[in-house]
Amino acid sequence: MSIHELKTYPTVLSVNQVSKKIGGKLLVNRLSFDIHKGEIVGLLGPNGAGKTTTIRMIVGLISMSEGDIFVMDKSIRRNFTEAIAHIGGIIENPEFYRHMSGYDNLKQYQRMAEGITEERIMEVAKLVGLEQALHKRVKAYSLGMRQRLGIAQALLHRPSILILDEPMNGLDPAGIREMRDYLKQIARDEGIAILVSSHLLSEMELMCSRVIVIQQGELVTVRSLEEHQSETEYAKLKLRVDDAVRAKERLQRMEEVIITGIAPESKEIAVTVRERYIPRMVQALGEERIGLYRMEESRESLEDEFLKWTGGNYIA
Ligand SMILES: Nc1ncnc2c1ncn2[C@@H]1O[C@H](COP(=O)(O)OP(=O)(O)OP(=O)(O)O)[C@@H](O)[C@H]1O
Repeated sequence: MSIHELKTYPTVLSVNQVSKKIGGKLLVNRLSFDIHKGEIVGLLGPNGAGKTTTIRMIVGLISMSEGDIFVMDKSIRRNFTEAIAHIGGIIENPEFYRHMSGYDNLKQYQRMAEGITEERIMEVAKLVGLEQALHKRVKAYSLGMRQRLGIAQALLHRPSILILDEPMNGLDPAGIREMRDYLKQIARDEGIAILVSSHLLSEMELMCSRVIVIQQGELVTVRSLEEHQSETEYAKLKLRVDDAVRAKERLQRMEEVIITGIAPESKEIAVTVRERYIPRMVQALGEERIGLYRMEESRESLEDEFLKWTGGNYIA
């Protein structure tokens, strides 16, 4: 989904200048962001950044000190019940009757809520890949299966947004991969938004269309990962040539090449160039009989950027 497309999607969640103060300590400070239908968004930040506090406010587990949160245009402050009805959330590890089957647990939930059909139970079980194991007792489930049963339960009432706090915690690599695939499928098939908190940037990169980075309760940046990917089409290169001055003269005549530095003594020149123009650039140097001895890439990854945003407070 491109950024342009995103703008046409309705806003499902709007966090508006939200702050949380506990005992004189500001845990979240004037945080604002929007989430649209169908996108998976990562709430990313180092330990203690305020992710859980933010999520607990969104699902209505704790109050806000300032600001407001809107879910499908309903204010959590003014229309709490209506707003919360649009949310499916798993904050702490979901509790289940372990001696009962996954199916019986979902039936138990069905009895407490209104309008959940038998078809819906089977539909959500399928969505999270538990159809085969649905009649097994929960105590025989792996952690990943229990997490997915939690997601199935959270989806039963057809929420507009699914909110998950560190859903990959404790899962092994295969479980993480499964969870990622199911979440992508849920966003697509149910057409809902998903907000996932994590301190694992690498995980978010594989799953999210955007990441919201917070640090010490404040918004650091909101990044579209597609935007990042298109940026990485540009390569930052350091070339070692036999004549850096002549190389510069030739390359600055090429529109596709931006010269970012030159060190004539060490015969080096730094350029930024669209990846697909690299062969043309090398050819141009050859035509001028400028010898190219080495070409090194210095590409900034999202991880490098994250370290820059959070002042190195990234440990995953
Ligand atoms: N009830 C509370 N009273 C006082 N301080 C709190 C309370 N809850 C959380 N904090 C503090 O607020 C800060 C943010 O905590 P929070 O749990 O939201 O961060 P987080 O980003 O979810 O971190 P983690 O990844 O470690 O869970 C931390 O410094 C934490 O110690």
